[in-house]
Amino acid sequence: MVHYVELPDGRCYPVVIDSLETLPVWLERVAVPRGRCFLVTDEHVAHLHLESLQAILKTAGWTPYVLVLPPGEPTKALPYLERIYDEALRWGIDRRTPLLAFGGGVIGDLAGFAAATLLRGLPLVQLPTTLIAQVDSAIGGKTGINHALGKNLIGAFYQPALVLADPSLLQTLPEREWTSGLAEVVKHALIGDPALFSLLEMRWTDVLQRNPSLLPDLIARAVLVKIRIVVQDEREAGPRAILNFGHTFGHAIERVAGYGHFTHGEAVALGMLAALWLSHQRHPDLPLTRIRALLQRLPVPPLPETLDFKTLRQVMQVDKKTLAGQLRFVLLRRLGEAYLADDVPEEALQAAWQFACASRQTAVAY
Ligand SMILES: NC(=O)c1ccc[n+]([C@@H]2O[C@H](COP(=O)([O-])OP(=O)(O)OC[C@H]3O[C@@H](n4cnc5c(N)ncnc54)[C@H](O)[C@@H]3O)[C@@H](O)[C@H]2O)c1
Ligand SMILES: O=C(O)C(=O)C[C@@H](O)[C@H](O)[C@H](O)COP(=O)(O)O
Ligand SMILES: [Zn+2]
Repeated sequence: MVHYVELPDGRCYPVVIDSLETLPVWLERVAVPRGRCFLVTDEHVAHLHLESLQAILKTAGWTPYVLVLPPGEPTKALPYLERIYDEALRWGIDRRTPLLAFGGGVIGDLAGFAAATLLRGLPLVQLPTTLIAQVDSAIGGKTGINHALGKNLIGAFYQPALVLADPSLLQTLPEREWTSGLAEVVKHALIGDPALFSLLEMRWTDVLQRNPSLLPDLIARAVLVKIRIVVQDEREAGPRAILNFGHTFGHAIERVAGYGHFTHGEAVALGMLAALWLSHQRHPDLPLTRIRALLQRLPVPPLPETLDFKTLRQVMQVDKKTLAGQLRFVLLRRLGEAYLADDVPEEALQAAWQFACASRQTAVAY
């Protein structure tokens, strides 16, 4: 299955949902010159899947240089970006050397930013291995690293030449990473695909069990929401911001709890509960109970004591959507339709947070 990201200025790249075995064919098609390539991955992915990828590449006449980084959110940081720069430059990349990002959103965002900046731009190939990366982070060109003050504060928009998502790789994901990825799938359903929302409700058991017959379609539907939004507004001048549903709270939660305490998806799941409450205040017809019920199926670990509303509110202020000091929130008008609001009353925020915390405590175990 292939979908194309067609940007208005004519740039275009495929998002392929297929086996990693097809990689060499796709590299030829997108005219990435065969020869040497620079491959960045993390220890977990390397342990499970690097041998197969290297074999595929070598058989097709590629010579990969492999850099394996530690796993997890703390790797999305300046020291590891420097590490990529050092190794790539010492090894002797040139402007035609493709950089292959083989991993989850951490590797994709970090290596993507390295590709954007090394020699002012290397061909970037995203080989996403987590659900989050396959449906969200590998597509659309947001690359970057975290800063002590907040998530993704340093980065660039840089589109890949190719995204190849192999659903079979997701079978080795730990349970927690799987449900974390489902948070962004639910987000895509809420902001842009009510039929996907119904599918998630109806086939939740299959979804949790990663039923291989369901995965390609599930991934494709979520991918299509992302592509549809990104092509309208590559650099988030406006409509793209709706992909940030749940992220104003979510990013602050990740930062305050300490990067890595919550997964990105867990923090976004909590953030979506808060944003749901804010949305329902304005749009009482929104099916709050129904949406909350699906969000409650996403497990979130206990909240640490440091996560008090006052600190969270301070950190939210550095959100990239903030304009002239004014926080902006993505709200739902109805199931499948979201918009950016800049007039959410300050006093509503604490109540929204309380709603999120209370919803988590009454979450349904599965
Ligand atoms: N650029 C974007 O548009 C965008 C969108 C969404 C999220 N993000 C970013 O993505 C990051 C979260 O991504 P993530 O959840 O993929 O995190 P991650 O990259 O840390 O991966 C999660 C864990 O799964 C492991 N893993 C990866 N693939 C595996 C596999 N196939 N089998 C077993 N284990 C595997 C990793 O080693 C890691 O331990 C955050 O930094 C978030 O900000 C970016
Ligand atoms: O692609 C986008 O645009 C998104 O907002 C997708 C988000 O899921 C993702 O977490 C993104 O990294 C957030 O970007 P940021 O600009 O808010 O840091
Ligand atoms: Zn996200």
